[in-house]
Amino acid sequence: MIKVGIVGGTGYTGVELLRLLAQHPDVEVEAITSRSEAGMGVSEMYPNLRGHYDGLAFSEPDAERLGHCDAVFFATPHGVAHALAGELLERGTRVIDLSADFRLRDADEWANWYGQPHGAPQLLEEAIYGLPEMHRDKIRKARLIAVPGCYPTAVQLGLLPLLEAGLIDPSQVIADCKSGVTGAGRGAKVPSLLAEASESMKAYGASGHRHLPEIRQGLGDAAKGQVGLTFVPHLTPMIRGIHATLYGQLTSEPGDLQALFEQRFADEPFVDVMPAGSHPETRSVKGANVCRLAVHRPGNGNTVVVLSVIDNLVKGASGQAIHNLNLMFGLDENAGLAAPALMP
Ligand SMILES: NC(=O)C1=CN([C@@H]2O[C@H](COP(=O)(O)OP(=O)(O)OC[C@H]3O[C@@H](n4cnc5c(N)ncnc54)[C@H](OP(=O)(O)O)[C@@H]3O)[C@@H](O)[C@H]2O)C=CC1
Ligand SMILES: CC(=O)N[C@@H](CCC(=O)OP(=O)(O)O)C(=O)O
Repeated sequence: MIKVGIVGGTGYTGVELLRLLAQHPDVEVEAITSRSEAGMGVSEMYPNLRGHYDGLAFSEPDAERLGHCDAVFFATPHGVAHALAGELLERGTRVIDLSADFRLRDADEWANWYGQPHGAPQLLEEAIYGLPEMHRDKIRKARLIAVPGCYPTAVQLGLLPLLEAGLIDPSQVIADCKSGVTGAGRGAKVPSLLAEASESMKAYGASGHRHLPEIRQGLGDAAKGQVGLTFVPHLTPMIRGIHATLYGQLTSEPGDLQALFEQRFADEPFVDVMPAGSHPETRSVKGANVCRLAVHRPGNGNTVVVLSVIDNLVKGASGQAIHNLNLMFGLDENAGLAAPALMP
């Protein structure tokens, strides 16, 4: 059994790791941290886990204890993994970070967007961006994984086939994205209150969101050049889910776009290209580690529209983190991740 630790076990991505790992045949959760709930039993806080983790309790983050694990997930706010990852790697523990701490290759750019100095620039060179559909081989050999953000996962998967094939103008890409409120984490915040978030919808970060440089970096790798991206996120009254509507301008006659998408993801266990003409729904991925895509070319014109949906807590965070773990330890890629979505 592979022994794992989770730092930040009381948050939404932490509990989602626990839910998914409960069905993982090769993994055992050895340690789980929370500073505010140290001492409390996991299933006392999360009754859905009763019977799965009896005897496991939250404890203070402790590098010594975490260092006995084969891998540690960080499901913590930005900056926490900076402080602990180096020590864990020295102890031989692999690190899978769900926060943005190691996602941007440039420490100065990270500092500009996250409003604090980068706490571990010396680790950036070895950090691998954990989008398996782009970096599977590097992930297999990695010691330190930066799990992509939720919006960046939905946007990159939808645009990769077009940019890799050079079919759209890289200077004019638009990503219009909607997220459920769990994207903002479990901490109490006024915009997440029922009376604020329900029966209403709003854009935010329109003039610059911290996922912009991350998405631009990934799309730039796919396009092998700079990408001009307009990214506007919205908060929508749902609990889980991201819906990305992506627009690109065709530069030449593209051939069969449906076939392009189907071929690009033919061997990908967690990307589902839907039949031509489809409109994927966020509820069709709820609780599942899958991205569903549909490609459209309205009126056979110059604009291609891609629809991309994920569950922000699964393919957008904890499921993708476990997919990375499976690759790093040579396990079946599907282990712990095979369950279909919850409908309705
Ligand atoms: N929610 C989502 O949809 C997604 C989230 N992410 C990223 O994953 C990370 C976790 O997100 P989420 O689960 O939503 O966050 P939450 O706010 O819900 O939970 C954060 C967790 O981190 C712990 N924590 C907070 N500060 C520290 C600290 N200084 N040291 C150790 N532990 C700390 C908290 O417990 P305690 O304070 O008790 O120690 C809590 O368990 C974030 O970086 C987020 O941006 C990524 C993709 C999607
Ligand atoms: C709805 C909402 O607030 N979403 C968050 C993004 C989700 C998230 O946690 O971001 P990471 O994937 O980078 O960790 C936001 O816009 O900041």
